[in-house]
Amino acid sequence: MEIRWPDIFLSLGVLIVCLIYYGKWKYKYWIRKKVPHVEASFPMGNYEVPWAIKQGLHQITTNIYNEFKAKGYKYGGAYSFFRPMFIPVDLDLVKHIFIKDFQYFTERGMYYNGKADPLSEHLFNIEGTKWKPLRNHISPIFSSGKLKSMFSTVLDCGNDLAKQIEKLRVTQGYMSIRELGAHYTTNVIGACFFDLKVNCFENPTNELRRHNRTFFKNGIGKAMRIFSLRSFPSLCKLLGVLVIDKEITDFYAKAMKEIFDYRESSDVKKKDFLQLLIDMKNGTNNKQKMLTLEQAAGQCLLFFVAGFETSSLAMTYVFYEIGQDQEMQDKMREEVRRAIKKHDGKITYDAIMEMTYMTQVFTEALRKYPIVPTLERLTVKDYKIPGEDVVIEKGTKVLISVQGIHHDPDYFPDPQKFDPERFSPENKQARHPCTFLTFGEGPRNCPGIRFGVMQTKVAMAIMLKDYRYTLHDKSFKLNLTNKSQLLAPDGEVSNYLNNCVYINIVSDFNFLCNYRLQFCKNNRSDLQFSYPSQDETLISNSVYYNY
Ligand code: HEM
Repeated sequence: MEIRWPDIFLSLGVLIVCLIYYGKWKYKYWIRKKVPHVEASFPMGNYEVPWAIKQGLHQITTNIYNEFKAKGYKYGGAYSFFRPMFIPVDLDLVKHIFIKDFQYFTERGMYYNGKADPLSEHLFNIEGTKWKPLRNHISPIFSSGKLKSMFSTVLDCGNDLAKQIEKLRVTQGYMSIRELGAHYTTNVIGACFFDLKVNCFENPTNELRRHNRTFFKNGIGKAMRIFSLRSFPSLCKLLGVLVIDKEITDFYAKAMKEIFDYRESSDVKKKDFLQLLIDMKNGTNNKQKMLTLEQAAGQCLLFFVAGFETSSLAMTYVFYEIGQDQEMQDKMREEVRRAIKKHDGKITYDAIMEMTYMTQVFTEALRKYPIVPTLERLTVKDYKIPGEDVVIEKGTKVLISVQGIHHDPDYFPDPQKFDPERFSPENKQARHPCTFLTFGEGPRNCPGIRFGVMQTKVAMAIMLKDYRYTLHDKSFKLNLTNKSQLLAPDGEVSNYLNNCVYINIVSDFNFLCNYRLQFCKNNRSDLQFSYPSQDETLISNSVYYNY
């Protein structure tokens, strides 16, 4: 057949003109709805092409929030490609969306593909009707009783952390706090939820750790995929586009099958997460049969990735800040030592709960560095904004700028300042409840909050009671990446050693040790320790370690 180039060019030209007109019509959506908005440009709307990201979804959403706020708008609209995005600014409206009118916003509108990519069908991604029963079954795993029963396991992992710190102190004198934190939290999640001894300290490149790292790895390919999944979810579903790398899916599916088989074939019966998943898979122990093997493996993957990276980033930000403020660090250390002393020299669950100043520091770190900087909801039925004539249509994506709210001087004056007093009981009480959104809000918030806080506080108590940390390079400035789904230190996530806060370790038996915190060269921030005599370390360990 003869190729008629003029016809092809003509058809293409018509297609492009139609697309431009379609885009222009689409970009009038918020005008038609009489909603204030930011001007969009063809074809990306207000966001960026995935291969040339300068600011990323989070920073752009924060900029839009700031623009609306400055103009006194309570909300406004934007576009990602041709898709309208609704951005609330007013905190009462945010509260309606998260809590009071949750029934209109039960989903995040995340892409998943149960057929091609069964592990993507997990609690975080699934839609409201599937989500509710699963969440109801999973939530009790985080009850106070369960947390207390997991505490000794967390402490065992803390014991391994203490040994690793001492080893690093003696051998190199510094460490990457993010790497150390990720090893520790992977060990904790493995032990508490999957009855696994992961041993990341002894074997830092084990398969689980390697795949978990890859999960958060950035790159153009991944950016393009996320862009496609967000912009054309139906087409992606049709084409069987994968959310999770096949290698990771295969690893988790195989590993989890082995773990399930082992537990099912043994006589061991524990009341833990693993057993809960087995019961939901088999319909045993009065549980409805509601998960396939792959879906159960998907929940395992979610627990690992939701639990380890968030908490290790939290540790990174805390130590970056207290590495620069020795007074604050001393105050935390004193509190830790006081609580341990009160509890017969032991780190107990109650001792950890009593470390309230530490909680303030931790919370302020998560205020200044919100690990999930944008929260998402999907409008599942038409929603009339209270007191206004505007209706947010079913299918509209809602983006809540956590970063914008956390850095809004109306709620947090001098937002760049790190000030744990912002979270004193009185100051907390005086603020709107939706000003702190690091763990999300409402029925679809993070169920792992208390566990995440507990594992991080145990690590911090263990790290602070005997050691002091200072920045290696005082001029180091922590750069954050806009390209990751999480707010993370800039650099290649797969190579933690090149982009993380490094900390130097100083044994600190009697508060009088010299310390120096140095950041490593090449954009590394390290906490560094100074070296006490061997005797001091031994005495220190024998006084405070109770394992
Ligand atoms: C510092 C630690 C953590 C932070 C900052 C964090 C943050 C978040 C955020 C922002 C969300 C979304 C909430 C929303 O949309 O309203 C979320 C959801 C979730 N998180 Fe966490 N998280 C942390 C630790 C954990 C841990 C330790 C686990 C489990 C072991 C966990 C499991 C989950 C799950 C399962 C969801 C999905 C909930 C649902 O859709 O029903 N998280 N987390």
